[in-house]
Amino acid sequence: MTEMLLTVRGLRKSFGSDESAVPVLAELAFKLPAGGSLALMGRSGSGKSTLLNILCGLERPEAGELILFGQDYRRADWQQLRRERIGVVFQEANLMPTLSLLDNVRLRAALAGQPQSRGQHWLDTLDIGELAQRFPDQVSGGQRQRAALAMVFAMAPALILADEPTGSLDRVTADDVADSLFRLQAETGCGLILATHDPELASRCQRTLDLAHRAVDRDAGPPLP
Ligand SMILES: Nc1ncnc2c1ncn2[C@@H]1O[C@H](COP(=O)(O)OP(=O)(O)OP(=O)(O)O)[C@@H](O)[C@H]1O
Repeated sequence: MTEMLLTVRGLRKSFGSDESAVPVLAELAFKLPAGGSLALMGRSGSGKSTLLNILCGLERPEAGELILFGQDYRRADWQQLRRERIGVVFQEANLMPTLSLLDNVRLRAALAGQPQSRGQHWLDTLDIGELAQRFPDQVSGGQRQRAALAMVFAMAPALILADEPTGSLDRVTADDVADSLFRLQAETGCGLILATHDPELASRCQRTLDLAHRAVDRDAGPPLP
């Protein structure tokens, strides 16, 4: 039987309270097998980032089932999961500005209990090995995003959550960074959930979950009687 990294059923999330509550995610259901990849699509405000936040424990759903690595989310040690098993990649690389690229990767590996000695290997793998001693503000946006990927893969995660990981890059650089992400995901066998507006990027995932039709059109007001 295929091992499931993640099983979601009947997931609901609203913001606000009582009558002013605005539903963002409603009755969401999907599964992610080990090593699988899933693209989250949908127009702005459809809940892609909210879902990613729930999947790394930064938001709590108000109802539904979420089984991650075989464990109910209510019993999960989310800090430990984010440190050791769930790698998060944002649109803008989240690097420590006072550390070199190499030290950023080493620190991330150390926090995850992985060997720091592989830091240079991960920078080489992401084709930025020669920039190891530079600081984040001394490299380009694409190079910073490569460093962010090096950090994430250095922690040997079981699951990567990526929120518009190429959204701030030009097309050519975005394609290069995406190539690296998908190549390393396949090589390491981790799962990937990726939120994007880019159909080309989404098509590189095994499956797509379109949140658009689930989003509540808040301009439309309450349903007519
Ligand atoms: N903490 C919060 N409090 C109140 N409303 C929120 C909060 N976080 C998100 N929302 C609302 O929930 C909806 C979904 O937001 P979310 O950021 O998940 O959408 P998205 O699909 O990622 O959008 P985008 O593509 O623009 O990044 C939006 O209407 C947003 O305003």
